[in-house]
Amino acid sequence: MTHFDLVIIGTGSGNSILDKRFAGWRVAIVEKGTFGGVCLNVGCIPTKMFVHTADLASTPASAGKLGVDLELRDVRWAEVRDRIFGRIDPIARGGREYRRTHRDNENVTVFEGTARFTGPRALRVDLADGSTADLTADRVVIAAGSRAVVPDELADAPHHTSDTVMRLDELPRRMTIVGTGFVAAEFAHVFSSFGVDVTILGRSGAMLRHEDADISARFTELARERWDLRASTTATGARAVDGGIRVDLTDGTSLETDLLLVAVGRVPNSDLLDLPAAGVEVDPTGHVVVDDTQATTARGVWALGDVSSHYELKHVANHEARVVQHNLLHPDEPVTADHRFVPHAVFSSPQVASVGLTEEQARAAGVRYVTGTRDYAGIAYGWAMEDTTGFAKVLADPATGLLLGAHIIGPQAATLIQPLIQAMSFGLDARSMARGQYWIHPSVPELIENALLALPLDLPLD
Ligand SMILES: Cc1cc2nc3c(=O)[nH]c(=O)nc-3n(C[C@H](O)[C@H](O)[C@H](O)COP(=O)(O)OP(=O)(O)OC[C@H]3O[C@@H](n4cnc5c(N)ncnc54)[C@H](O)[C@@H]3O)c2cc1C
Ligand SMILES: NC(=O)c1ccc[n+]([C@@H]2O[C@H](COP(=O)([O-])OP(=O)(O)OC[C@H]3O[C@@H](n4cnc5c(N)ncnc54)[C@H](O)[C@@H]3O)[C@@H](O)[C@H]2O)c1
Repeated sequence: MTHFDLVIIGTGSGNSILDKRFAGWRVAIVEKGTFGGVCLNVGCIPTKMFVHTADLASTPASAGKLGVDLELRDVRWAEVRDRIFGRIDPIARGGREYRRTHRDNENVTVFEGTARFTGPRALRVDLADGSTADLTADRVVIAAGSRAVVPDELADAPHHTSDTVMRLDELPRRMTIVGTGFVAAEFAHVFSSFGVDVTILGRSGAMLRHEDADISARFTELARERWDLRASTTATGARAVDGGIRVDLTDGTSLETDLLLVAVGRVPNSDLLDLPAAGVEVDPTGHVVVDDTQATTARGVWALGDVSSHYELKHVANHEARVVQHNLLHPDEPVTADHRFVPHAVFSSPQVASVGLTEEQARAAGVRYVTGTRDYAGIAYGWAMEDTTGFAKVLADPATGLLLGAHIIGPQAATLIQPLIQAMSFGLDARSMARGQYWIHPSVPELIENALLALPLDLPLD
């Protein structure tokens, strides 16, 4: 039994907690998989590197309407894949070596294996070499993340998840994606831009159905033009057949494909941890219950990121890691996590970005709101791009002009939303935001200025 001041489970966002201020602490960090976690190895970073490449590959398809004829001659898949992972894999290896061997980490012991609790702040690690290590600690941070779900009916079928699909040996001719959320929207864009025929299966009738209904409807309409979208037909099973995979569908038919990508959501890794032994409670979806300081229900145990957060977003995990870091270092002056205005973006084509309440949520909550919507087609740079489908929609309190939500679908949505997140975070009202600063003309952010001015506020226009 080895005792530590601090044990951290998971090297994704959990790894960022340690800095020089922990130099005097005896720390253990436990990792069962690839050092660096999901975002670095199989999540945000590689997907966006593929998305950027896909944006380039899909340019010829939209250039013709501007009078420029481009041609996509080839996608050198193996080269794209190796460029991306040739950059990522050394970072994961370097991060592991740094923690294991660098003199900055003389106080840190890396345990490579799967941790589970055996009692309050007591853990057993099943190490990769088959042995076990028993640890106790004054404090434990659970940063164990989440994993992709594969429904029972597809578990035995030949399939990929986001963990594996980015490392294919070669591009398939046809790909069927089960799911209509973030992962489906991003990979459909990536692989179809590279020339793969994409079919998407869903059960909710729409893509990105958690977005504001206007955004989801527009994305679904555009998805239908680009992919074989069957938003109300999903898979009941699948099996290998000569020359491919046969997928049986809920409407009684079947389709043939070359690759099946399952993208139906993620579950927290809390079930691997024997949390009852530690007195750590989980909610009905298996997320670790935390208070606003990220403390769990067990004394001396904190949690952060996907294992406890329903947002399942890296910027949320990073924020929570900073909160936990502070609260470990300054237990008498704890800070709280700020989950008021958590944004997200879907890096598909078109991009989608959102912060705050959707119109449906505002209505359900009974808050008074007005909306302002403006099309890219209504601003000068939108003309330059000949965009006919994108728009920004903002929601505000009509009495104060304070923003309640913002939703954008179209080019650079993930970038365009940032000033709106800033306005909401710092309490800047829509009128002051629109009229209290210059907006570079003719630039894409004029879309935001115009959406803000379209809000029918109770306040007089002066
Ligand atoms: C395809 C994809 C694309 C994404 N794109 C984005 C994006 O663009 N933007 C964004 O904000 N978010 C994105 N996300 C979500 C983002 O990756 C996650 O929210 C984030 O990585 C969660 O970080 P974490 O530290 O909570 O968990 P993780 O990074 O998953 O780290 C947890 C670590 O704990 C280890 N572990 C688990 N259980 C144990 C155990 N019992 N013992 C030892 N080790 C254990 C795991 O092996 C893992 O390495 C994406 C996710 C996916 C799947
Ligand atoms: N850009 C980003 O920030 C980004 C990108 C990728 C992933 N992520 C994170 O990863 C998480 C997982 O993404 P995801 O796309 O797997 O999940 P998701 O929750 O976004 O979408 C899954 C979808 O699959 C549908 N579904 C569930 N079971 C199904 C079935 N049997 N058949 C057909 N459809 C089914 C659900 O209705 C849902 O719409 C997300 O919650 C997100 O936070 C973020």
